[in-house]
Amino acid sequence: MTKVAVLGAGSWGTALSIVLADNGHHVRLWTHRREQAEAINQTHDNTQYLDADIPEQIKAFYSLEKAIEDVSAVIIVVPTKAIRDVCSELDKLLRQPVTIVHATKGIEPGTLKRVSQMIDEEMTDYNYEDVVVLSGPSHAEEVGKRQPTTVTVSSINSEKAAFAQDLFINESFRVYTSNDMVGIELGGALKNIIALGAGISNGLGYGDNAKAALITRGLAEIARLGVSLGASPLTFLGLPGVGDLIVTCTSPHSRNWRAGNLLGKGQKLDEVLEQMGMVVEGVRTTKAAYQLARDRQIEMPITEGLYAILFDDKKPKDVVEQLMNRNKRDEMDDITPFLNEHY
Ligand SMILES: NC(=O)C1=CN([C@@H]2O[C@H](COP(=O)(O)OP(=O)(O)OC[C@H]3O[C@@H](n4cnc5c(N)ncnc54)[C@H](OP(=O)(O)O)[C@@H]3O)[C@@H](O)[C@H]2O)C=CC1
Ligand SMILES: O=C(CO)COP(=O)(O)O
Repeated sequence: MTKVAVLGAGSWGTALSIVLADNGHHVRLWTHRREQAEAINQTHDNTQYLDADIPEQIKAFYSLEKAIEDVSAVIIVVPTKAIRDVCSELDKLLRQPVTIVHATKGIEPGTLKRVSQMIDEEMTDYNYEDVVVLSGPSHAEEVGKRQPTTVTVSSINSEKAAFAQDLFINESFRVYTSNDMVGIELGGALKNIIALGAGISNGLGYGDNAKAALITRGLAEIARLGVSLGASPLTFLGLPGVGDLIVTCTSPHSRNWRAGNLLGKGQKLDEVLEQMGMVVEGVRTTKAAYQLARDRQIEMPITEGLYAILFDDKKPKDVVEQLMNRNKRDEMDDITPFLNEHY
């Protein structure tokens, strides 16, 4: 059995800790709030974030130094905006070699870096090739109830990916491997933009036709940007691509969908984020993807529309009208060039 530290005691960190505890591992769940660590250890729940019983073998820690002492694996599950701070602290305190797995879905605005690249920059002895990403259609609410869930792990170092697969896999949590780390990270991050859009569409009163359109045309633009950044197009047909798009664009569990729904109903972004109480990664990722698309001259009309709603105060209805009235085109126009390039 492996000693594992999970950094980040939000909904996803708690759910992943439950998977690890079910597999017999000794789990230390680290939080940066002392009172939360004490409450988890006393009550064995974390109701602010997840409606689930927390098994006894999960111990919550406030001291990062104690949480990572002697562990063989560190699972990083804080929001993208906290990755640098947590990793630079981790770098100072870590005394033994570990496998680092991250399950965070975002791209950093400004630097336009993926999470594995941010970890690489903050940690002296770990470069992005050693880091493993875990991603896929996996709402914490269902994982915490041990409902069937499938995810993918990926690393440039295939031994590390196989280690992570063994660490997490069980009868209700099936873990695949992939060698396309870039695609896996981008799929997980970029789907949050489209999920915001699907929520907005619902808030505006639109139905399943609009949702299906957002998922499929969203997939096309995610794949376009992803391929331009070195991902395989096939990855976007897998769990961390279309799989995660479906789950986040169709489920009220999704924080991004819920935030979008409130925006579609006319609330302001600040009010929405205040009442969510959990991270809505799609907001910052929209900023990053918008910049990436501009820099690389990739057409991403849905992302541009989301950017206009979130940061330029454009009305959601006007954005829908604009998207529906773009120039006529062949559906495959923007898909065939990269397929031809790859096959
Ligand atoms: N929830 C889900 O179903 C899934 C989430 N993810 C991804 O996992 C990541 C985390 O999301 P999720 O668990 O939902 O987020 P939550 O908002 O539920 O929890 C975030 C946690 O991180 C903590 N945190 C924030 N900043 C820091 C910091 N500087 N140092 C230490 N801890 C910090 C928060 O603490 P505090 O309580 O003080 O705010 C909170 O405990 C995101 O990238 C998300 O996209 C991926 C798959 C599924
Ligand atoms: O990534 C997720 C499910 O796979 C969770 O999405 P939300 O952050 O929108 O809840």
